[in-house]
Amino acid sequence: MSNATTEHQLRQRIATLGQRLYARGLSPGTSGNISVRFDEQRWLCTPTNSCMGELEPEEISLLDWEGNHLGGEPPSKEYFFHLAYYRHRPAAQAIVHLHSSYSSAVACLDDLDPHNALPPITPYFVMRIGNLPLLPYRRPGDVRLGDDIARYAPKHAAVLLANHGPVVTGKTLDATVSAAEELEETAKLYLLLRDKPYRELTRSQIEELKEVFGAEWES
Ligand SMILES: O=C(CO)COP(=O)(O)O
Ligand SMILES: [Zn+2]
Repeated sequence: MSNATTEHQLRQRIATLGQRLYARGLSPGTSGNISVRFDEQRWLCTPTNSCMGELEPEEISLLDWEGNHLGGEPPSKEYFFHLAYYRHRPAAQAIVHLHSSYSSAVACLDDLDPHNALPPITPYFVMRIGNLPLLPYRRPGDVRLGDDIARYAPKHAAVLLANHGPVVTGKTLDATVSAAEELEETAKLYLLLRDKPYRELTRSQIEELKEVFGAEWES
């Protein structure tokens, strides 16, 4: 995140984007969490048990890169998997975890390809998310989720937690929220199409997205 962005501006932006996700019904109740890199020493993460629609900027937790809590309210119980993603994916500037309905419904299907929980049906899914691995079920707050994420982080901008929900990273906080929304729409389309003879993007259509937009997809 640019040094031109102050800590206060970042806190406000997290709260604004939290409101947007909550208003769209993508983080019901107190589910989900958002984090963003601040500087070489610190990062921000939404507090545990907070409602994304009612975040107070100054209550958002400040942590160091060892996971120590420096300020604000106590962080999300999933702070350690955010930390694992940042450690193993230097390009990730922000992380959004949601319990959004359609992505979470897909995460409960029992016939998924664990390497690609969703097929390449739309260009924006391929461009913003890429191959989406399904990680094994763990209870929320289980520290083994950090090890699971560490394994996939270098090659995957997003992962789907089985019977739980998506974790999405991106190059900016705004881009990460947009990508999470895009993932939710693709999951919705997939569930609408699943019992119909739908078309996936072809290999050459995916190659074109890789060339023109730098999409990362392994067929
Ligand atoms: O989504 C959640 C757990 O997976 C919400 O947990 P927190 O309220 O601790 O962030
Ligand atoms: Zn969760």
